[in-house]
Amino acid sequence: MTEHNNVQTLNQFIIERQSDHPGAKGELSRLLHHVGVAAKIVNRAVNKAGLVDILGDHGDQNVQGEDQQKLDVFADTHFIDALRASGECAAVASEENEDIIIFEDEMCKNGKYVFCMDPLDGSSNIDVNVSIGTIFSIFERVTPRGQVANMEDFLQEGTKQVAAGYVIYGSSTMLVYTTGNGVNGFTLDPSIGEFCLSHPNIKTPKSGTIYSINEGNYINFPQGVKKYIKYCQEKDARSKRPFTSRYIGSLVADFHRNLLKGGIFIYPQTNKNPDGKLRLTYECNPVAFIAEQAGGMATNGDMRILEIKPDSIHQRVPFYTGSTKMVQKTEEFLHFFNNI
Ligand SMILES: O=P(O)(O)OC[C@H]1O[C@](O)(COP(=O)(O)O)[C@@H](O)[C@@H]1O
Ligand SMILES: [Mg+2]
Ligand SMILES: [Mg+2]
Repeated sequence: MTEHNNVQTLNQFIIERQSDHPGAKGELSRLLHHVGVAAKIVNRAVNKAGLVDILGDHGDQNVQGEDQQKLDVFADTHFIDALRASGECAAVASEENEDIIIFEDEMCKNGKYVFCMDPLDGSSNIDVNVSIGTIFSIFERVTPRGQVANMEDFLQEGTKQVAAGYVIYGSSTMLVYTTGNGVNGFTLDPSIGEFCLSHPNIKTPKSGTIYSINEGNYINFPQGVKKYIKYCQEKDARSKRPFTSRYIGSLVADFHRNLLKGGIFIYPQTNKNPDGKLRLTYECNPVAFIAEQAGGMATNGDMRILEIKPDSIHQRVPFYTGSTKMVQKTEEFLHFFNNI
């Protein structure tokens, strides 16, 4: 196995790319650096999860009515601590907290950014050693620096994101992010404890042969989605169908696979969840920013996810994302069957 000596670490890359943003003073760089620090702390716990008391229920429920896992709370706590320590973040919205967490100390009150996060994505897979992740989205605040941040700072369209990304705790641990100039992936090298550039300038294929959806909810799906699944399963050599069904049940892992190989991830509205299951501000917006920056697409079946103006930090939306031609085909089916 050859090790690459001229690897670029995340910190080197962040500083080098600072020049992409005229007038940058390093605030976003410091914030991204602290995201990397928190990801390493969570990664260390995930890697030895069975050996430390971090598996299983935490005993409380979050605002979504879901049983919080110990690792949900561990990740939430450590990301919040790292964001506060950065001094660049004025407040945080998290899946694990009903309200926004406002940092009151002077340094953070003067912070330029706010942070939305799903500290631990794929919670149903934590105890069974299947890939899980962290998802994040960063906005420049709209309230004046020096004042305490408020909800207004978080209810911005996804098009206003200054950075977004995810960490995948899988067979290797990767951090994938964008600041609006393409998508880059970094793999954690445990021997040096650094994220190193391994996937520069990720581009997703315009079309693919993988579809990812929880077919266990099939009877509750809109007609258009049911028809699209049938379309994926029909034989047609010209369009390489039947496609392959792959579903891990962790958004980060399902999206990451399809991003690299080409494919579509769908979590539609269902009779049970008329607005879908996934949350706009800390799951769909950041993933959508990555998808678009990699040449893919992300919609609610009708409009760009990034153009939806959130009305609450825990708002749910139907989610269709991945290779452009596959998302467009799904929208055709949804419109044809008037599901939109
Ligand atoms: O079990 P289901 O209904 O298919 O839902 C799986 C989806 O729910 C999620 O687990 C929700 O995220 P959290 O684990 O962060 O709550 C996604 O990662 C995943 O895509
Ligand atoms: Mg999630
Ligand atoms: Mg979560």
